[in-house]
Amino acid sequence: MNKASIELKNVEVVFPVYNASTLSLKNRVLSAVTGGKIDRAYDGAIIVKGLQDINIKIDQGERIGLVGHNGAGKTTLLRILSGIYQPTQGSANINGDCVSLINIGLGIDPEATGRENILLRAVMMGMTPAQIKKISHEIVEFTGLGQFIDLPFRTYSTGMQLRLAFAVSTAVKPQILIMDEWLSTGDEEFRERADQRMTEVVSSAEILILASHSKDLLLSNCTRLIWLEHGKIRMDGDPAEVAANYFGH
Ligand SMILES: Nc1ncnc2c1ncn2[C@@H]1O[C@H](COP(=O)(O)OP(=O)(O)OP(=O)(O)O)[C@@H](O)[C@H]1O
Repeated sequence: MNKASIELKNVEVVFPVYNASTLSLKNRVLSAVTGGKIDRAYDGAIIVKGLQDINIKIDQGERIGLVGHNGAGKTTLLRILSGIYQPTQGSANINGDCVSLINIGLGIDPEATGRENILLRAVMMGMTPAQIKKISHEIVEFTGLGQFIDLPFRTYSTGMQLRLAFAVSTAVKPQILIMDEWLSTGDEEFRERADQRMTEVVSSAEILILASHSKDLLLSNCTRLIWLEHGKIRMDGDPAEVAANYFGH
């Protein structure tokens, strides 16, 4: 298996915004703390630059924390890294299998049973039938849902739904792991097991990308911090140094 690595070169992501053509852009000074850069395209349409001039090289073993105010571009960057978005300019080279724990409930079919949802998700994650067979029993056990596993997902309580989504999403140990916030779900009994499982998945990943607003979480998990501001990299380097500048203490 090849080593995991990521290289983004001059990445830009632009969102066209429809029905906003009356917006006055006379004053282009960015006074707001939040958001990407609002601009006009060549044809006069309004666009939001979610990311601009992003150059990042990430090697095996790195644990990257992403910080930035609301709208700074963290989610957009995580989506580029997970292959959900393609850059509108520049290139994104992502080597290694990648699992994103953003929106773990996405893709779950409420009409299907818990067991069927496990299969659906496993297929979506690109697993082979042999791999699915191997891990599905373990996932069922981990959820602790008992006979509910064969009832439709829509009949589950919120906590039960989270148990299922969490168990499925963390069942594989990817080379590249992408997360926003630390997943911690369920009641006390489940949370303990969930935390242990998260620690295992995180420590076995060759590359971790974690977007968070929690200084403690970032400092205890990351070897490098990237600070995004208005869609650009403001600072990239030592966690303590970047955190001191971003959090201001
Ligand atoms: N689908 C979209 N259409 C238009 N603009 C978008 C879209 N998605 C993101 N943006 C814009 O891109 C910029 C970056 O958004 P993004 O969601 O990446 O920020 P973020 O750092 O994750 O913010 P938060 O901390 O609030 O989640 C924002 O200005 C946002 O308005």
